[in-house]
Amino acid sequence: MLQRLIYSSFELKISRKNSQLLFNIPTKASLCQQCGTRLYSRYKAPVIRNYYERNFYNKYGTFNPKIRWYTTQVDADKKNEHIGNVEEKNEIASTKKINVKLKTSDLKRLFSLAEPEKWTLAGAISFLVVSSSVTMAIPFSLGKVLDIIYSSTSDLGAAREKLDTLCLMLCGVFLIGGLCNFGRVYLMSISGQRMTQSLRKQVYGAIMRQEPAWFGRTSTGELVNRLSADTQLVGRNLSQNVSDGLRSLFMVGAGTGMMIYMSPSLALIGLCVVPPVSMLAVIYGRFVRGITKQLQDALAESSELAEEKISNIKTVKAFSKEEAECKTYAKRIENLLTLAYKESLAVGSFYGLTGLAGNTIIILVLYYGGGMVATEQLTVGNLTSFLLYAAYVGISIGGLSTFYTELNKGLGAATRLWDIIDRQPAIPVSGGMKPAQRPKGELILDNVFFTYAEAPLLKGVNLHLRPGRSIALVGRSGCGKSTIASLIMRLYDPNKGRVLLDGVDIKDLDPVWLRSHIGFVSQEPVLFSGTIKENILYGALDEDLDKQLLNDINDKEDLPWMAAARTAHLQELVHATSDGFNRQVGARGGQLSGGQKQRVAIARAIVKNPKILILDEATSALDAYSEYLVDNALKEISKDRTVLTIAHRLSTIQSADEVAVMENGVIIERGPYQELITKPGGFFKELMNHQTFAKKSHEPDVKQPS
Ligand SMILES: Nc1ncnc2c1ncn2[C@@H]1O[C@H](COP(=O)(O)OP(=O)(O)OP(=O)(O)O)[C@@H](O)[C@H]1O
Repeated sequence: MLQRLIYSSFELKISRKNSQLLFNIPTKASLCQQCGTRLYSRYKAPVIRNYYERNFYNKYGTFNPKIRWYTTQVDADKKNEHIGNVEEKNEIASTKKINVKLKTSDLKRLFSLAEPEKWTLAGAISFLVVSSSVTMAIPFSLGKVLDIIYSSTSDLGAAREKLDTLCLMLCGVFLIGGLCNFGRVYLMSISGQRMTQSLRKQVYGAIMRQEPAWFGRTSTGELVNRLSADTQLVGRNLSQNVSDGLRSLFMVGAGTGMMIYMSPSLALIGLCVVPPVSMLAVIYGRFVRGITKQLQDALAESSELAEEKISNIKTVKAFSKEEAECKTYAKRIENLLTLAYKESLAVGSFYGLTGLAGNTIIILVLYYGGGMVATEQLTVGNLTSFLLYAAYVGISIGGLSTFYTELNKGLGAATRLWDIIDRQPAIPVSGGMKPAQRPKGELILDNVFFTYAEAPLLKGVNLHLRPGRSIALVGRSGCGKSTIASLIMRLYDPNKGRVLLDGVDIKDLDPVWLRSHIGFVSQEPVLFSGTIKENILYGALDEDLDKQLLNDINDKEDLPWMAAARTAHLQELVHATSDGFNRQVGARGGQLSGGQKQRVAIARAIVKNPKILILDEATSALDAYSEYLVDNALKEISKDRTVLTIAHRLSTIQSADEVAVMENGVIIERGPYQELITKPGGFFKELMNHQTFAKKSHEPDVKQPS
């Protein structure tokens, strides 16, 4: 039903402005403020509710352009406005649909994860058979002991002897059972850990392969949750749960067999409880599977919130939002609690009912069995053994239902992981042409169109970057300058048009090869925790990395990474502490200043000696000395390379060979600075008059045409 709802629903595109209005729409049915269509947030459908809550949350956080509202009644005329990107919608439908039926193909795939561990698991299962057999021998032996005691009142000595032999044998058997139990648990546990580990590697690899646009649609918190909690759940399921399940299965089988062997008629009474309990277990298992998926979703959303706020704690504190954040978090986990209540109710009811069924059986067996002992159809020892077997079978049926429930949980988690593992990235990680020569560095953007979410951003950009020349890209904030940089690096593909490197469409080139010839310094460079040296070497090509690390031992001075550090004017930073290049930069480079981070990022960008440089200039003002150092570094690295600078500083704009001006998704003017600034009625001239460009104290004011 839920699936039908998703597919029959339509996606409403909401502009940034409209979304603000819609955030405040509270519950079940509301009118779209754009066209008056009735919208259903469908509180009963968890998929829809997730989106509703995510939207609501976004009111406080960053804007997510992929907001979806679902509606079941759409005015035919306005239908087109409501149908979004079909591919995206299908992706959401497949990842979020809740399928509560156990599919054989899913089960097969789940168990195929255990394939590499088959020998360890086989060992564990052998131990399991021995230890379970020993356990199942207990009721029988107890019955025998009782019968010896009851039947040998005349010959106490012989009875004593029999008892001694039996107990001695049992001691040996129990010792073996104990050892086997240890072996079973140990082997299952280590293979579970190994399966979790290998699953984590697979999922992490799949996450790394995805294109940046996918990360815009998937929250980091959710991914971290998949990587940590879901993988563990699946690993545990395939080891511990399977082991416990097999043990229960074995005990149900052996116990039932023994019950029938001791008294078939009494066994019939005892086993009448199995069919209803099994049915109950199936229904309960399905319910738990559905609720587990919802719980995992809710957990992922709360992790997303926590992750974002904890990692930006300075901003939270700067606005004194600690209390507010606690409240938002508490609200977010409320949903978690509601689901947990539902689960607890189901668990309580299930175990209450199965317990009651078990107790009823014991009473029935006692009642009928007692009668049979009185009429000497059954010995006291046999009745005792029978009762114990019945109890074991009861407990093991409980164990089987726990196994089924856990299996459902594991399968729920596994399907989420498969969604990630199976996803083919829209932009491949590698593959394609790898020209033998270094590129000349000629870049052409040929009639490029690009859209992030709904409104088109680039509407036919034409730009020519000549080899060895620099171009400064200017335009209003948010006009799409950084997006052009992303398209050149093939982080996104244009919706229409081509990006050519030396005349070849970059879609035909191997992305690894392409990026190995592009150096990029972003507006707010991100460093990773580790040393300065490690951060610089992060930019080195894999094949050079080994050489550089190897050389490091022999010849310290001649290394490309040290040359890159010198060019980026890092000496002052390196000599400031005794750690030198081994100075730690802290998480995200938090222990360095803005200018220092930028210079490390510059060194990282040039260590591979790229032919093309893309410099997304920082808008934040650096102090005069840092700016001087960064400027010098940039001038030095720009020599003999094709340089695209997303320019915010007057000095950069003036020193570039050419200036390209963007407006309304196209390049509207281009030419040398002097030509553009003196062009009567020119957009660039207008822009320079109205926009405040950061300029150094010693720089002249923008020249006004006479
Ligand atoms: N990943 C994304 N998903 C959706 N929209 C995005 C994404 N990145 C950027 N945008 C939007 O695209 C537009 C262009 O962004 P871009 O960063 O290219 O602008 P810019 O010209 O470089 O801006 P600035 O000069 O302020 O850095 C902005 O409106 C921005 O909100």
